[in-house]
Amino acid sequence: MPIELINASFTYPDGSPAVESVNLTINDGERVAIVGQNGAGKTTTVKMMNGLLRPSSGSVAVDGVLTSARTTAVTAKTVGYVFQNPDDQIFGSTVRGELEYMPRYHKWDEVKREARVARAADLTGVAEHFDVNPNDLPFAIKKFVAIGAILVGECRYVILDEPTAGLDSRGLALLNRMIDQLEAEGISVITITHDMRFVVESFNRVVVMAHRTVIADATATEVFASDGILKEAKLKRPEVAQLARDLGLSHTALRLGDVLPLIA
Ligand SMILES: Nc1ncnc2c1ncn2[C@@H]1O[C@H](COP(=O)(O)OP(=O)(O)OP(=O)(O)O)[C@@H](O)[C@H]1O
Repeated sequence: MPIELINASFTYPDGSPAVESVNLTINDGERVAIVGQNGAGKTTTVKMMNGLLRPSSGSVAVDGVLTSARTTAVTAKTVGYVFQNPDDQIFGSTVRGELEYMPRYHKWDEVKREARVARAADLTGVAEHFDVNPNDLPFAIKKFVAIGAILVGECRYVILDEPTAGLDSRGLALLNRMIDQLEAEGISVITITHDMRFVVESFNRVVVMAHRTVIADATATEVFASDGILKEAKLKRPEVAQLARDLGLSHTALRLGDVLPLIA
């Protein structure tokens, strides 16, 4: 069952409209990147998906149930949201404590708790830091702790807000391995990102937001082939894709792997 936004709009209490008439369906097991300039409405849109915000008008449904009819805690069991800044999310005094927070809150038995914590730690590579205070860890590892704390739960959709910010190539490889693993388990991954290289390397479906709404929902190839979409959303092609165009090699190549055969 999908997440379905129908004409979903959101206005903050101070009267600022943040999202206007978004229509979007995310299906089970999909990988979706949401891109667009600062202030385009991406974070507000995903917060509506997991019930942190409820639409001011229109509707948001998860598995056919309106988020407005559920508490945030219930919607968040199905749709997990990892904050952009781990410091906004993490409050445990050890990594283990952070990962065990949700199982203890839901009073899971020890066997289930241990199994879910071990799985989340394995996916995010944080087991070796179990006894460390998250605040003493480098930012990149803290990000994985924040992801792990959400993956402990049994959500079927995971939203990652700017996951590549602050990651080195090792962190990026770990992130991609984790996303592949989640996909293999049938869990949807929805990512907000400004990192166009990450988009083309790791996502096929791309939702483009500009001026508070969705202006395109297409494959990465279609989005990055369209000067109109890129201009309206003020987005840049990944360097490799732009170079392939400039050299007259291809209008659709996005990754190094697409371009190399053309010059071999
Ligand atoms: N708490 C808030 N109160 C009032 N206005 C807000 C609040 N949060 C966001 N906004 C406004 O809503 C609009 C959309 O913001 P949102 O954070 O959803 O965009 P975004 O695309 O996620 O941007 P970014 O890439 O910077 O995270 C912006 O104009 C922003 O200033």
